[in-house]
Amino acid sequence: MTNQQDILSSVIQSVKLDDANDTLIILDQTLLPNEKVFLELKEMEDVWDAIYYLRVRGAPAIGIAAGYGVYLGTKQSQAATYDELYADFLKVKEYLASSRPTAVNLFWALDRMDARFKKEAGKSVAEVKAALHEESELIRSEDEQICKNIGEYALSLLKPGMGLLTHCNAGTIATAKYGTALAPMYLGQERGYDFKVFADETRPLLQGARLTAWELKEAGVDVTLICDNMASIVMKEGKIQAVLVGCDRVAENGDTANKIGTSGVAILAKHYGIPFYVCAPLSTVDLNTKTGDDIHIELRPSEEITTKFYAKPQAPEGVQTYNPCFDVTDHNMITAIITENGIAYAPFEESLPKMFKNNK
Ligand SMILES: CSC[C@@H](O)[C@@H](O)C(=O)COP(=O)(O)O
Repeated sequence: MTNQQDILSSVIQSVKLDDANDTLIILDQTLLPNEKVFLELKEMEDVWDAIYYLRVRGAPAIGIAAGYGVYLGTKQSQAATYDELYADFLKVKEYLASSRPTAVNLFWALDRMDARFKKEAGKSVAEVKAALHEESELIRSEDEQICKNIGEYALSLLKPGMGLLTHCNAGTIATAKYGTALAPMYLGQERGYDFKVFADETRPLLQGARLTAWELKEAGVDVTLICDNMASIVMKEGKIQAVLVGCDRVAENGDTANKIGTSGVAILAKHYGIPFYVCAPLSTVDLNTKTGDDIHIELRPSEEITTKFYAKPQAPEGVQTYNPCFDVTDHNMITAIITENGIAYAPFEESLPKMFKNNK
């Protein structure tokens, strides 16, 4: 326990509201690590674009952006009564819900804003707008403590000096702060755990290379970037003692959707006898989705595979592509699901609902 300090105290906030100007400020994650550009979003269309084009990404950050987006969109309504405002609110909600299908945090945040709207029944238009503002801010601020709790629970499963593998980016910029899968790495760094982190580059959009390697390196964490197809060799060579990943939706039986390639990593981990941990805020656990078969997997444009991030195309023009953005890791591959309220083990259909019961 050396170096007790908040290494993220000066971290960039990737999604925040500029209260004075009612503007959503997001760090454009598509430009990292080369440029740190902040975008100022005022219109709900800008928020939709930012989510769809992955300028803001990662399940919790998408939820936070959606909460702010629904507030900003509704605020512009000229409605004179509560009912008229609700009609406008529902249009904004439906519109933002169409931006990305897999991360359940998007829908969770929109439903939470809806519940708050209904709680304000009978109030004036101005009061309801103020309540939406407050709720969107709560979604962001609560996420910080949620991620820290996940980090503490995850850290309790790890030992100093371990080699850790992660896929995609479940880090501080994918959340309000700390991240989910990266939270124990930051807390471990503060406490002298000396983890050796291996980051899969995460094709096709390189969230591991551009974002995870970048943010861990900035924080001084020992991080080594590998190509996705190198995960097997680093496991075989004994460099990895645990795999930690984030998630976009966890079904009731524990099946977990996360960035494409995650299920392959889980299968490899099982083969080599390495624990595979999913770090999941309860906003990502969807008990209404029974199994992974019920999860809608987003398909994305082919240029993400063929041309994006390359100076020249790296595939023949017009070649057919298949670009599923996420895959589902079977619950049998998962050692534990780490939430802010505790660690869930199989059978997940029994342990996951109990995590919600711990909610105050
Ligand atoms: C804490 S973020 C968890 C997940 O959202 C993350 O691992 C992931 O798959 C993100 O995918 P992306 O397409 O970049 O939004």
